[in-house]
Amino acid sequence: MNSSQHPQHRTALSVNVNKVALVRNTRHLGIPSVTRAAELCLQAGAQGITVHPRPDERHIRSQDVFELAALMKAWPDREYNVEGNPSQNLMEFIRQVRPHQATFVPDSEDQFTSDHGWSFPQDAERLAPLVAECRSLGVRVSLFMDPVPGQMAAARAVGADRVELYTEPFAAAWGTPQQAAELRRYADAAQAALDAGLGVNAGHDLNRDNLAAFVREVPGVLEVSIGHALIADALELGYAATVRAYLACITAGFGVSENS
Ligand SMILES: CC(=O)[C@@H](O)[C@H](O)COP(=O)(O)O
Ligand SMILES: NCC(=O)COP(=O)(O)O
Repeated sequence: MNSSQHPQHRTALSVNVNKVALVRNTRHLGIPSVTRAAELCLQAGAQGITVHPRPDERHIRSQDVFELAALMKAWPDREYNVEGNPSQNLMEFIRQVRPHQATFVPDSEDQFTSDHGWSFPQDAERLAPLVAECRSLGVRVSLFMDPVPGQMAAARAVGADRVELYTEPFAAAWGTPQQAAELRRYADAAQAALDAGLGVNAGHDLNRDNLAAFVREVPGVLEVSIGHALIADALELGYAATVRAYLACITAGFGVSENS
């Protein structure tokens, strides 16, 4: 099964604006503006905005999380996704902001960037009550996961609505002899998630080169969250042209399959 066999389903693009905040934080001038960046991306057609407010506030700060929440109220058909470790600062944001989606990520306090997903059964007992609290607040929960089919039923068992497949290994294999095998690995993991009753998101190092193939070959991808490459592209192309280029990649992925 691949995306081209499900023309009614299309992957949403959630723009991660962490890196806009990273540049902003190098001065005390408030530029570039994180909310303005988000607004321009939404105007260009992005279906959502993602932030990952790390405890050290190296990029997204508390105030950004709240200002973006206020902005998103003016875009009721778009989604706000807040990522983080629920054992650190994430739950307080979720309680106060109630975004559409909370993505639980098992990062340490000082982690350079996300580099692995949750592990079951080890993490189950800790996560289950936090997942339940989010859901009681009306917040969908997605768990950041490595592409391991055997882990998906356990993710469902702790009450998650979705998983976000950690795509850095796929991105690293792009253009190498491992590319096809990596795509199959993610397709198998996504299928296992779907079979377990989970929705499938994906993110980390997705870009304009690898995105179309990913959404074409990996079944049922509901959302991709993309930050680093997209914001880098926006420095050259501008937010609007960049968002349109990524949406075109998704559209291309939902075009005629190379196999059909
Ligand atoms: C969960 C995930 O993959 C993203 O949060 C990504 O790690 C972005 O975080 P940084 O922008 O801090 O690298
Ligand atoms: N959840 C992944 C994300 O939000 C963005 O990751 P990246 O594109 O900055 O690697």
